[in-house]
Amino acid sequence: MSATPFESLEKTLEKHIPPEELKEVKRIMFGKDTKTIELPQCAVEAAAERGFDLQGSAFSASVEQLRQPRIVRVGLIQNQIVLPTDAPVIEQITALHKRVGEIVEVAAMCGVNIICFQEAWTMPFAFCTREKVPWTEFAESAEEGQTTRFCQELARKYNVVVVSPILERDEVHGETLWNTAVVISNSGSVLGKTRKNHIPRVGDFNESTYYMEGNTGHRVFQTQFGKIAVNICYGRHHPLNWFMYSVNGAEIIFNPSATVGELSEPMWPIEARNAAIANHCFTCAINRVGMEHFKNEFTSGDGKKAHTDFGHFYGSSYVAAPDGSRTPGLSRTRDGLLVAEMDLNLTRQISDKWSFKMTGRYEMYAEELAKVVQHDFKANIIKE
Ligand SMILES: NC(=O)NCCC(=O)O
Repeated sequence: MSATPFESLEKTLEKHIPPEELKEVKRIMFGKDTKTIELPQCAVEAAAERGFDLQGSAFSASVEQLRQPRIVRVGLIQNQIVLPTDAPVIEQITALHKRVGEIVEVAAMCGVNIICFQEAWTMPFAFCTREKVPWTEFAESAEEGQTTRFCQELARKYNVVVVSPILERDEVHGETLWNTAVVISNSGSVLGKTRKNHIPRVGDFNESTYYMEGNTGHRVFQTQFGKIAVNICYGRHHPLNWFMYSVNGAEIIFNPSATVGELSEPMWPIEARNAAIANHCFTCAINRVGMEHFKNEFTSGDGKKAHTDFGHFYGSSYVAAPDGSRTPGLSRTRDGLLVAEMDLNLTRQISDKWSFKMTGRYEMYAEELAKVVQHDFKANIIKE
């Protein structure tokens, strides 16, 4: 890393490209411009005082004759861990509750309806270590754990739907651990939970040591503000995963993540955005920020020297729309709240324009895939 941290791609483009060319560069790279939304002064001041970035963008949609606009504001929170990774477990959890709680308060000032936190937000991303202790102690009940109770209070207090991705301990099924997002309705009740379907086995992401592949399928949650789904982190590399949430009717798919620069940063701006385009829905990609250091060295069988950190979590959270436009990303280095306003009517408008679902030929793929998964499948290659 250079002495001046590389804050974001957008800031660098703005600094170096002349304004008339910048417009074209942005149009081609980011799609139709999003509007900056004016956020209340009290929110701007609170964010500055509390040391996090606050950004607001709005997507545009056409006015329809027969339907009223369905305007929703979503909030994406990215943050560093607060305490060192060897602080007592309960202190780490409480400190993160406090930090995220103060950001949620600002989101409420900005009129956010649905808020989503980063993957495993109550803990350091310790899955690189392969050590069980104390990390499994961060796992909690999705229905009754202290984090869910904390989120229920936030939901009731601010009339906001909360998407809370945690490490789940499932006592009913032999203490199985899962990587789970709990969805809490704005009424404060737990609407349900959805589990990470695909587990990384790449670099230091040794997550299969800790929890199992999710068994909740591709459920979608009908909230007062729209139909939402959660595709957790590594699931964003799987186009069929996004697709199935969308087939079940998701209008907004959240992608709470934890990923590092060296591994995935060039893929990050493409994957969630492409999913929004391909599935006629909004997608919200959230990544944590900062470096997390662990007491003991670890290796991951990839030839790298033993090390005590994961590398740099690069933040850059953003929202993408079905028309291919996207918001500017949050910073690569700082805590932040991204507020994005969208009219959910845009999903049908773009579907009517591009018709990817209508032209999808799913029966053809269903038939072919049914053959592909057979153990005696033979690839359809014609040879001379
Ligand atoms: N948390 C997680 O699944 N990370 C995997 C790495 C990546 O998908 O970029």
